[in-house]
Amino acid sequence: MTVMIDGKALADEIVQHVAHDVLAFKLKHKVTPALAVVLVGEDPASGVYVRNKIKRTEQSGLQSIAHYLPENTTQSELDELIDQLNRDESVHGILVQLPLPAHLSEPRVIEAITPAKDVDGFHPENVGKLVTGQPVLVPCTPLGCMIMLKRQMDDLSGKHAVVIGRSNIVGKPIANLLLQADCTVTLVHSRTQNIEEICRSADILVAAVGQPLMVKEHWLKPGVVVIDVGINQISLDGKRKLVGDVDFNGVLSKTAAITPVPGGVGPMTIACLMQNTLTAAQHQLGC
Ligand SMILES: Nc1nc(=O)c2c([nH]1)NC[C@@H]1CN(c3ccc(C(=O)N[C@@H](CCC(=O)O)C(=O)O)cc3)C=[N+]21
Repeated sequence: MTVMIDGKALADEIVQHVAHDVLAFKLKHKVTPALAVVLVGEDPASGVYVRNKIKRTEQSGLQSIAHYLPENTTQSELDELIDQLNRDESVHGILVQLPLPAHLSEPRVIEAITPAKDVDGFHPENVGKLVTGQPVLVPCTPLGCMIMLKRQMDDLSGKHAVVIGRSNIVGKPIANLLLQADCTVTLVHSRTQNIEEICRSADILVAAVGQPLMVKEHWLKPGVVVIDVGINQISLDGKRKLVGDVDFNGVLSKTAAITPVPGGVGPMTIACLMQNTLTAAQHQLGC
């Protein structure tokens, strides 16, 4: 029998903890930690994400400030807003929703956010801290994955962790966190040869590619723990359905534990964003 790792329940728990700490923070500083979210244009996939985020912000007792900008926003207009949020002492965290429209530069935006308010942990300074083992603001999805793994496994030390996908926002930071937890880490991607064979030697498999149902039963070693980061919309029998990068129903005979989609990594990402906002506020007020 495989264990279903309940990301929703764990996220509820984390948000409760954050809410408790936010209350203490407010009493001490007479300040409410605030998260500014910047959305440029209309990304259909961001709807659910933004709604969940607002709900969780309220549950945490944090203040949420949304900036909705039109699709045709220029780079200098966006730079101007970020600069203003950087200087605004009442704003503790800044998140610019990715992906941005093609005419805007993501690296430039990521570097424009002051590292102390970078709740995504995407700024090169925060990436450097993560890689050298002095993490402060850790990317939310990777952080959520590690919390789920540590809940599930007594000891990660020496385990072979295979990460599929090499993005800056998921694959690379997760690989670094697994390394810090003393795993032996292999990062595989679209150009990797013998990808299935490498995956079959994994004790921990993290799938973060954005390929619906890519990981099949014969890719897995019996007893593997699977973290499915993929959130893919597919249409099944004329209906829209959300699936991960792993063929969930097909692999259950092999897994010791697995995260479902939805209800796995997604809710944990948002819970970690709340934690990061509080962490950022604590650092800014020197505690
Ligand atoms: N700067 C930036 N930081 C991000 O962290 C970021 C981003 N941009 N752009 C978009 C992606 C996507 N993302 C999700 C987080 C939670 C759910 C989530 O809560 N999903 C639920 C609900 C799914 C549903 O019901 O549709 C679940 O998986 O159970 C989904 C997607 C964060 N992202």
